[in-house]
Amino acid sequence: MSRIAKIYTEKETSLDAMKGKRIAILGYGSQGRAWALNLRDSGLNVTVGLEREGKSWEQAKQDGFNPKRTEDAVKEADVIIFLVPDMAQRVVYREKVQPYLRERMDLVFAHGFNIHYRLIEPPNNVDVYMVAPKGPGPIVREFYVKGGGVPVLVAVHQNHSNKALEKALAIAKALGGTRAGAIETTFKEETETDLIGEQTILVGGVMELMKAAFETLVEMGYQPEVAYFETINELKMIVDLVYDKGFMGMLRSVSDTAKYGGFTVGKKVINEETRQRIREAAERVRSGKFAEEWIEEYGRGSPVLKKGMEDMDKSKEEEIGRRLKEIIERGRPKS
Ligand SMILES: NC(=O)c1ccc[n+]([C@@H]2O[C@H](COP(=O)([O-])OP(=O)(O)OC[C@H]3O[C@@H](n4cnc5c(N)ncnc54)[C@H](O)[C@@H]3O)[C@@H](O)[C@H]2O)c1
Ligand SMILES: CC(C)(O)[C@@H](O)C(=O)O
Ligand SMILES: [Mg+2]
Ligand SMILES: [Mg+2]
Repeated sequence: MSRIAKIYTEKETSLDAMKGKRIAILGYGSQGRAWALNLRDSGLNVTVGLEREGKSWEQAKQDGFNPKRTEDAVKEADVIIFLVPDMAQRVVYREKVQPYLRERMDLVFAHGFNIHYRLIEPPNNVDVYMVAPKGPGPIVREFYVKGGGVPVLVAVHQNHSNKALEKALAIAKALGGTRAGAIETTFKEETETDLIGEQTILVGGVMELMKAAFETLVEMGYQPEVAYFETINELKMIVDLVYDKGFMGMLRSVSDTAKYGGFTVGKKVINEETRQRIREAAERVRSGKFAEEWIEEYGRGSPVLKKGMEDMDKSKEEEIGRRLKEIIERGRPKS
């Protein structure tokens, strides 16, 4: 039997371990902006560190921060939070963090990639820990502003101070994470499950399933607008029902016809072969092969990633989605 995970909530956690600490957030993108705003709103002392002036710099200024060059933010900080892209973290660490590392500094990650795959190997006189939100950056901010929070995973890799977990939980609390819950894990478990999840379901699996259903319906001569509402737009409503009320809640909200069709046909579409593909994807992550491939792709200027973005931007799904945007927006609840 698997052991029961330790989950920390609001009342078991405190901001004390972060009080008086100077926190440098490196990067002001999806997570960086959410973390900087949430931590500041929670009363912590935050500086934003960026490589150069540009879009992120302007956004940070607009949000009331006074961004600094990465090395200047690092020099003045006690706690360094890595919120630049995973592939950029190694160079930022080597060139802008390592030269200024002092004993008792903290290195904090939102995903374990660089530590788990040993792209960054910090000296053992600093703390290394992680607070990994289980949701996209803009949602981390939106939930916090509305009084909620996205659940987070916390993990400690190096505990020089003996207080690393307390500090991770203080950051988790400031981020809003403990309003839901902070689950204790390891860098290995977070890194592997996060990669497996985003590849096989959250990003890869869901996107391909929607595309496959949409494109098949269109190929069969159905109107693309009807296909879009059926296979892409309504998915949010079904997933929201699962989110709010579990699978049973969702099933109770759909017709018996949908339940019967779903139980019998779903297993034919997502079958043993699909499960085997999930296992293979998980093995590629566990063996480090995916990391190797991604590092190599990044080294070549990310051609596959760039082409994926270009193709999707030009796709029929996006064309129809843009055309229906007005209707979808009009129908959205207003509060
Ligand atoms: N995106 C998410 O919702 C999400 C969720 C959980 C964890 N994470 C983790 O959070 C971390 C940050 O991811 P993100 O998606 O927020 O990043 P992002 O791509 O949104 O980061 C963009 C920021 O990094 C800066 N940046 C871009 N390239 C850079 C470079 N080469 N050198 C220095 N700075 C650079 C940009 O100026 C910008 O401020 C990653 O470890 C990621 O795995 C992300
Ligand atoms: C938001 C996700 C997919 O959960 C995150 O893991 C990421 O890498 O962006
Ligand atoms: Mg991820
Ligand atoms: Mg994730």
